[in-house]
Amino acid sequence: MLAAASKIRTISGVASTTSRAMPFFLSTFSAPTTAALSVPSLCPTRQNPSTHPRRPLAFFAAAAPLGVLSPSLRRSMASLATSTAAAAAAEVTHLSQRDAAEIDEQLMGPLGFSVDQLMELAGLSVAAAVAEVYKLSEHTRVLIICGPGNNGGDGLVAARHLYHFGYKPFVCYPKRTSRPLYSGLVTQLESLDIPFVPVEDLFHDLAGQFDIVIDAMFGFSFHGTPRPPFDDLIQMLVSLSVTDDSAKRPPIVSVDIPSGWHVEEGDVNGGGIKPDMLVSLTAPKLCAKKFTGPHHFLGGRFVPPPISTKYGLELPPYPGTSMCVRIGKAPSVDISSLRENYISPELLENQVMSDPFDQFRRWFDEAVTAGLREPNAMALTTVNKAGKPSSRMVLLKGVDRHGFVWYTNYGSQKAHDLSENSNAALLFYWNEMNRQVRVEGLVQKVSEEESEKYFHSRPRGSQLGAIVSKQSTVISGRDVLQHVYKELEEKYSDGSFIPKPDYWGGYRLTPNLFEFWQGQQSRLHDRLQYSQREVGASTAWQIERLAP
Ligand SMILES: NC(=O)C1=CN([C@@H]2O[C@H](COP(=O)(O)OP(=O)(O)OC[C@H]3O[C@@H](n4cnc5c(N)ncnc54)[C@H](O)[C@@H]3O)[C@@H](O)[C@H]2O)[C@@H](O)CC1
Ligand SMILES: [K+]
Repeated sequence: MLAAASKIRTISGVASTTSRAMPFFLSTFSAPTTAALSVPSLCPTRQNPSTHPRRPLAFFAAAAPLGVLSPSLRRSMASLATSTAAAAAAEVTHLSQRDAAEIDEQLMGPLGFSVDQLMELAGLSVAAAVAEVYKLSEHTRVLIICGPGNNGGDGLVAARHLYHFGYKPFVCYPKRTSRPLYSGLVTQLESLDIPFVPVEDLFHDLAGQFDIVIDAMFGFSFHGTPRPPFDDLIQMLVSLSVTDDSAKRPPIVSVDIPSGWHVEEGDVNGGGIKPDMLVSLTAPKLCAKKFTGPHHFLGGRFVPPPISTKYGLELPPYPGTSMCVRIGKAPSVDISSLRENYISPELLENQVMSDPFDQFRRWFDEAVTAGLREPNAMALTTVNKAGKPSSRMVLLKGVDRHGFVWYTNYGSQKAHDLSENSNAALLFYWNEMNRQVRVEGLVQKVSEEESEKYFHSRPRGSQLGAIVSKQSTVISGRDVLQHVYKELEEKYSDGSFIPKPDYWGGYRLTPNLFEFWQGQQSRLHDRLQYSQREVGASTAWQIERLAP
């Protein structure tokens, strides 16, 4: 048993502040606001796991002022990170009970951690993992059953974070200790008006009262058989998992160890809790090998190299700024069942700007402020003279009342299509905000002068890249590009002027149609279309609502 009481307590902040630079210039409009947001991300990014994450997705903090929830960001980004992690985590180290306790002692001894620091990070990981799997829109009421030791402390911390994420936590904490760490955690929960539920109240309609049950009763210091009242509480969770239809009962999430399981052998007699989700902390314990539920996560992103080296820890890397990472395969998904129930502010005719460029700019600014990754990414669809369409993503590099500008290789397929048919369509999809903008119009090349100016504003590496790539032509391998790139790098190593190749430049789409789409509940989406109409000698924009 670990002497938690003797350890020093200092709560460490875990928020990180990040600012994003404006991704492109807008020629007429002023530069959009730079988002400077701080929240430890729940949402894994597409970045390679690194201790220096490049692009945090600080969506929660940013979305609130816009009144837009992010039901899909966590899921979509999570699934990407999930597959990366699943591949990376083929072999994960599992700790014995003794090693787990020893690591705990080293962290809080020579490695300088305090118990409340580790508990804060552990509890945050649990809350982050729960939020990643169980969406707030479907799971609101969370019961956290806390035991007498640090596992229970993790539960108290998780309750607080879940409250701040928007969940409604209830805590059952039957064996309180008077130690300041724990009484402080209780006071924090009381200040949030989080109800403490007596054990007796739980034996009546547990499934009807809660949407998630978190088992934070015992962790790696558990021995023997559970004593009251935890014996009954564990039995209650056992009955919950075996007797009820899984679709109708709250999922059970175990913190570090399914309570009552042998820390190394697992559910020895087969009559223990069968959690739907396990959040292993620091590293999975041996019993986690016996976990068969659909969601296994790792949390506790604080393991320093001396521990990893000493114990030869093989652990999946944490994606981006995430506090948790999935271990093993994600459960398979029925694609036809994937659907979001969008919750958005209404998009009404009398609220939108009369000019679609202004409306675009308003939404674009909001996408930037919300910290979306590459809000200037747009799908460009071109059509050749035979009527064959093709689409690809490009980056918007400027927009004003003359149109939407992007740059490319004039030998590419899109350029070929555009030379035959100047009609094209752009599509912006800001998934996290349930928004889409369609823009259609005619395309022409920007002036050489404009292309020159933009070309020389790019980093030198991108300038060389534009010269190297004869876009859309078949090449024998990647080395072809690397070889030419290297040659050019040497040629221009003195920092001299890199001339823009003739075959590289910009296009401008001048819109004749815009459509602003805002996803709404029950598929009753808002669609406002702006089309051009003749008014005397000039044209004006007419706004019409389209059926979703
Ligand atoms: N690196 C780490 O080691 C970290 C550990 N953390 C958490 O700390 C846990 C370990 O905490 P502790 O060592 O405090 O131990 P536990 O929380 O596993 O349990 C210890 C408590 O349970 C009681 N207990 C043990 N067996 C019992 C039984 N049969 N019936 C009734 N009561 C019993 C003990 O008297 C003690 O009060 C981990 O599993 C994890 O959840 C995290 O807070 C932070 C990081
Ligand atoms: K537990």
